Amino acid sequence: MIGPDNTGRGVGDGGRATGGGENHRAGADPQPARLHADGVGWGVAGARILAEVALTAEPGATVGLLGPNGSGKSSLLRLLAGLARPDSGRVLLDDVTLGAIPRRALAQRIAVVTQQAATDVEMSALEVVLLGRTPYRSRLAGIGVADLDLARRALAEAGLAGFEQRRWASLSGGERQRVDLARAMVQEPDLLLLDEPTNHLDIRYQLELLRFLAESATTVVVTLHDLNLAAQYCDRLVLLYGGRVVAAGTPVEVLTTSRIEQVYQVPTDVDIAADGRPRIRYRRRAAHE
Ligand SMILES: Nc1ncnc2c1ncn2[C@@H]1O[C@H](COP(=O)(O)OP(=O)(O)OP(=O)(O)O)[C@@H](O)[C@H]1O
Repeated sequence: MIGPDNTGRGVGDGGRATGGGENHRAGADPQPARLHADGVGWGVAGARILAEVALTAEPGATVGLLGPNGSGKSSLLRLLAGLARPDSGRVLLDDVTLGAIPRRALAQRIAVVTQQAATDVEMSALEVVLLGRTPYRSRLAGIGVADLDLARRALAEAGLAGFEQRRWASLSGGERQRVDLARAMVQEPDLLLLDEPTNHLDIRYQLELLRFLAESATTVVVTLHDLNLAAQYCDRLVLLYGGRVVAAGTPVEVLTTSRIEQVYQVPTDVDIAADGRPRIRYRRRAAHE
C-alpha cells in the first residue's frame, strides 16, 4: 500500500512556497507529463522489493500496473510519486529526475490517490477536496472563490453533489474513494498515480472511473487487480511479478493465457474482442485440482 497522504498536499510540502499565488492554474488545461523509470531497484531491511524495473508513460497515456499481491505495485507507485527514493536506477518526469524537482513544484504536478487516505475524520467532504488546492496557495492565503468552484464541481463530477458538508467519517468506502479522487483532480496534476482506486467502487463507478482516466488528458499510472478492466481501458500494461517486470506492452501483448497462468497460477481463456482488446475468462477448476 502506498502511504496515506493525509495532508492532501500531493507529494510535496505545499507550505514551502516558492511562488505561485492563490488560485494559480485553477481550471487550467493539464500539461500531461512523460514519466520514465529505468533500472529501478528498491528494498527494505535487506529485502529486495523491486529490481531493474522499467516503465514509461507517454504524455496523456493510461498505464495499468498489474501483478499479484505483494509483487511490488504499491512500492513502485511510491517511487514514481517521489514519496520514496529508489536505491538504484532513476525516475524522470519530463526528463528531469524527481529528486531534482522542488517539492512544491512536484506537488503541483503529481497527484496520488492511495488505497486508504487517512483523512481527518472531522473534515467535511468539501474541505477534503479543497486540500488538493494547497500546493497552489501561499502560506497565508485563504480559500478563493475559484478554488471553491473547482472543488464543488469536482465533487459533483464524482457523483457527490450534495455531499459537501458530509463529514469524512460518515462516508462509505466508495464515497471516500470518490472524494479522494476529486481531491486529486482539483490538484490539476500533470501525472495522476492511483493505487487500486476501484477497490471500493460498485461496477458503475468502476467503469466510470476507468473511462474517465482513459479519456483524461492527464498522464495516468493506475494499479489494478481486475485484468479485464485493465485490458479494456489502459493503453499499456506493465506486469510485475516478484518485484520485476515480466511483461510490458499493449493489453494484447501482456495478457496472454500462458502469462496469466505463469504469474497468477490461474487457468484462463483469452479472446480478442472486436475492439482488439483481450477478454479474459477464468476457467472454473474442479475441487481436486
Ligand atoms: N516498508 C516495508 N517493509 C517491509 N516490507 C515491505 C515494505 N513495503 C513493502 N514491503 C513488502 O514488499 C512487497 C511488495 O509490497 P507492495 O505493497 O508493493 O505489493 P503490491 O503489489 O502493491 O501488493 P497488493 O496487491 O497486495 O497491494 C510485499 O511483500 C510487502 O510485504
